Amino acid sequence: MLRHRLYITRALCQFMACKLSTGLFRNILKTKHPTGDMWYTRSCLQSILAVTMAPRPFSSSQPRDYSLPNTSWSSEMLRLYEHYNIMCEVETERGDKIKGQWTRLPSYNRFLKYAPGGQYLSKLLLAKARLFTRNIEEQGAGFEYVVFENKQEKTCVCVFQAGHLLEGPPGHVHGGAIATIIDSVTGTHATCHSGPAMTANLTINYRSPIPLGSVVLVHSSLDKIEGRKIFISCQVTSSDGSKLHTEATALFIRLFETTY
Ligand SMILES: CCCCCCCCCCCCCCCC(=O)SCCNC(=O)CCNC(=O)[C@H](O)C(C)(C)COP(=O)(O)OP(=O)(O)OC[C@H]1O[C@@H](n2cnc3c(N)ncnc32)[C@H](O)[C@@H]1OP(=O)(O)O
Repeated sequence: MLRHRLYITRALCQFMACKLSTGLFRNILKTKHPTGDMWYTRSCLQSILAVTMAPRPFSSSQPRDYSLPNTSWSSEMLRLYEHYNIMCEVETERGDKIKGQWTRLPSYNRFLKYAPGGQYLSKLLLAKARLFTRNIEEQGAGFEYVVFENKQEKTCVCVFQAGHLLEGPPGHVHGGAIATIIDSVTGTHATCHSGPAMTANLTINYRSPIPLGSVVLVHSSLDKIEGRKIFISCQVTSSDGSKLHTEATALFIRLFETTY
């Protein structure tokens, strides 16, 4: 209840701040900017507000992190998790622990719904909504995955174990489930890099079927950014990298003007 009140207060603050940016501060800003260009000063302020007040997609204050190992994870899943997790922290010569090149991303915390146009979802929807990939209660039955990001290399890697509810062709993963994990990983990558973004285009080539229950790697690479457009390519391979299962390209459109 208190949490909901906080969300509403935050939304009201955001609304008031936007109003202030276009009203109360109008004259001050106009005189301060050398060109006196009202549109410019207004969009600057709105960009600052977007960065400071837009919902942060990842938060440590969430109730449960679905990206941590659970009893359904196979030994291969745990091995790959450890492989990347160990690179999230490195030891210096003096024995201090410092942040490594990789970061484990906790599962997405939808603490505030934000849709293009600034419309918040109703309370009813807010209470019931769950991220599609995290909506199966039984551990191991659906999408078990963890995403690691390497900011320097502009890549993400997802370790994905496909559960029995994702069956398509007998004994293999459904193409829609593969598309879902690709969209989720590339979408997470785009969001981490540039802030909230939505999929505009997703093109997939299925090269070889993924056995149900197996563990695969989903590699996401940020190819280029043009304005609000974020181009990402993706490959799904076997856990040892020897077999290519799926290839994809994705286009995401950033919802806000500025980057994080
Ligand atoms: C909601 C936030 C959550 C944040 C927290 C995230 C947490 C992280 C974990 C979640 C991970 C899951 C990730 C799932 C991600 C989805 O599944 S999103 C759901 C599926 N996608 C949709 O429903 C999107 C529907 N489409 C739309 O809403 C709008 O078309 C869009 C994509 C927002 C773009 O609309 P717009 O902002 O009006 O942009 P517009 O001016 O039309 O186009 C901008 C540029 O993009 C180009 N463009 C637009 N569409 C296309 C296209 N299809 N093909 C080629 N070019 C295009 C335009 O030509 C234009 O190019 P330039 O002229 O600038 O060169």
